[in-house]
Amino acid sequence: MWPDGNRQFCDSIEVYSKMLTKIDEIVRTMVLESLNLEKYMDEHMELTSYIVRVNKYRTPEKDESDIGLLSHADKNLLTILHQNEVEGLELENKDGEWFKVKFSPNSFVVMAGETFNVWTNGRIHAATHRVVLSEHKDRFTIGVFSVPKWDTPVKAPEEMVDEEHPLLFNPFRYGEFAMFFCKKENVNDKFALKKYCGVSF
Ligand SMILES: O=C(O)CCC(=O)C(=O)O
Ligand SMILES: [Fe+2]
Repeated sequence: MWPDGNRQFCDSIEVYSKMLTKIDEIVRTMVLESLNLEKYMDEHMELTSYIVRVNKYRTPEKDESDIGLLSHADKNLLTILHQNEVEGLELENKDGEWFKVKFSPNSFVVMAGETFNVWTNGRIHAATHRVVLSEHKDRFTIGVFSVPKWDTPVKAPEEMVDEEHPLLFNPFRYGEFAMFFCKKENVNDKFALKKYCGVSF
């Protein structure tokens, strides 16, 4: 940091490249290794592209709602988030209660999206989350999102399906799903991929 007043900044290029490296490492160690699916790492990398997004949540005006982002689950594979010191992210637990996520400094938060739920045949949960601005300060986050390539079919590996775990989702293409999800009647759906390609029993 330069000694020039109270300015604080982070070198975003460095953060981006760390996050991009991390996201694949996280897939390998936290998901594939824990499910004995290491042999799918190359296939996973083939399937994946990335989006980097910087979000600014400005301080709400008096009388303005403190909701920065409505409750949703991400649709993609995996999301990692890094924030400035201003908290705001909340997660919903199984009982429908919301709790604040505490980011420790220099840490990332990792969340699975609906596509990871489909790919693991329901084993990895896609967390519902939202942003509530309670600190009366501007909040900044950087998100790196791993997203399936538009035309590559997403299909649970055969190891994820057996008598005890019947196939929950039909294979789908993310590009076609994105067109479905953009429609007014689907955009607020809590679990849009279930509606789109869920197997009905
Ligand atoms: O900025 C955050 O803390 C959350 C962002 C988010 O959930 C999203 O971009 O999908
Ligand atoms: Fe999100």
